[in-house]
Amino acid sequence: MTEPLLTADAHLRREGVTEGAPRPVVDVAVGVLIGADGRFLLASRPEGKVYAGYWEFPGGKLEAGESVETALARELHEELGIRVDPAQVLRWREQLVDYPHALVRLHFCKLTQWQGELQTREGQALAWASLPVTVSPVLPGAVPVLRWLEEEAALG
Ligand SMILES: Nc1nc2c([nH]c(=O)n2[C@H]2C[C@H](O)[C@@H](COP(=O)(O)OP(=O)(O)OP(=O)(O)O)O2)c(=O)[nH]1
Repeated sequence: MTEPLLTADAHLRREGVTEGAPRPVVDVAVGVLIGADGRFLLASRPEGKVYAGYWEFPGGKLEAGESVETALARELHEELGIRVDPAQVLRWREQLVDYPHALVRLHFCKLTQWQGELQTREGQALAWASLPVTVSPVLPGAVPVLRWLEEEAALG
């Protein structure tokens, strides 16, 4: 099944990109960490990254040869200092997002178990959030997750 395509910031001109040229897809593993009280973890993107200061779910790009699960465990350790067993990573949804800087395929995973205390190893801010979220701005590619969480909450 082809995942839906979300076009972010379509009004921005893509510098140096020829319209119609095929773009490589960058795979990204993203963790929706859900605490015992049902809140979920959001992190602000650190300085120096595209969309710095925007709120997102923690995660990052897959490295060569990695699965989504192992990439997510590595990223969560690098960013937050927690240990995650790849076997506890539950694949949830996929979303393609067409940004001016890259075409990314987001592999959203749910996680309810991890070891260790959260640390902010990359200078990012963290927030345990519930719906509706009060932090802003939210990264365009993270917005659909809020809708999916809302839909799930409505189903009970
Ligand atoms: N982590 C994360 N990335 C997201 C989300 N939504 C979304 O569109 N993205 C996009 C933004 C980036 O284009 C890409 C993630 O790339 P990144 O630059 O944060 O990844 P990374 O940590 O591996 O970065 P680096 O090592 O290259 O600095 O995915 C989200 O909720 N969480």
